[in-house]
Amino acid sequence: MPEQTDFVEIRHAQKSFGPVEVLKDISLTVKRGQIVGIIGSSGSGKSTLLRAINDLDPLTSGEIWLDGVQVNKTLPHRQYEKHINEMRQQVGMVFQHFNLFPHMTARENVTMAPKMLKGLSKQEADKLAEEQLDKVGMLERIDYYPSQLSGGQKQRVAIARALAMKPKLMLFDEATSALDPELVEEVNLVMKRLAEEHMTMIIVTHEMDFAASVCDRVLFMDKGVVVEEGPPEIVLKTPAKERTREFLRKHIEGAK
Ligand SMILES: Nc1ncnc2c1ncn2[C@@H]1O[C@H](COP(=O)(O)OP(=O)(O)OP(=O)(O)O)[C@@H](O)[C@H]1O
Repeated sequence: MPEQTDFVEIRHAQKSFGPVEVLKDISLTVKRGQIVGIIGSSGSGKSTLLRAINDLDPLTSGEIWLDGVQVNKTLPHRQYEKHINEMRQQVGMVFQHFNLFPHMTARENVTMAPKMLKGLSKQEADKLAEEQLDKVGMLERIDYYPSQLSGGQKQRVAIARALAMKPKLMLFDEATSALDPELVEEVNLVMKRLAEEHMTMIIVTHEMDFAASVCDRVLFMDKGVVVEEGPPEIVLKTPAKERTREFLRKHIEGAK
């Protein structure tokens, strides 16, 4: 097992969109190699929290740290751009709707960032694309365009694209929600394999069984608050409504 150090730290994250507070004082640490699942009702703030980690949705207040460096630093514009590009290169993100470039083949989707941002030669980038697409079982379709791929295949290419930057952390935002049920498993298998390789991952998902099978810890979110956090076998066994009720009861008692 890799050394267990605090690797991602979210300190008192608070986020408002106008008058609406969508994240309310969330703190969380993820150790290197840990897999944390985030589960919660629609609109509870899961995506916003995930996007805050690489400052795509900047927090209103609070701090995000990755491997000992503060991500959401206040810096003069140019310095911030340089800093955030460096930070984002260390974080792979996979979205619900794949976000592949439609006019590029799988190979080109995977090689674009390593060529542009890391200066890899065509030969080096091609080798990398072959490795990463092989890892997700997509080598045979390396020269296919996204329109020629199924949803599950597109998502596997999207994962290969994120992995090609050799990230320290992978964020998955409902990576299987847009897929037909029969295509979910092939993407889950890729994520399970990454888990076996001890990739640090934060996974927003609606799939309780999947979370239970891969996550070391699960957070249950409701209305911008982490209602419960712990091992999946504990967090996932209580029905959502009961958890929310229990949380509110504790808060009301605490306020008395
Ligand atoms: N850019 C934005 N501007 C205004 N409000 C926003 C914005 N992004 C998100 N919100 C609001 O913030 C709240 C939390 O949204 P978020 O997408 O984080 O929830 P979620 O838990 O990921 O939901 P879902 O499971 O439906 O994806 C919602 O009420 C949403 O409408």
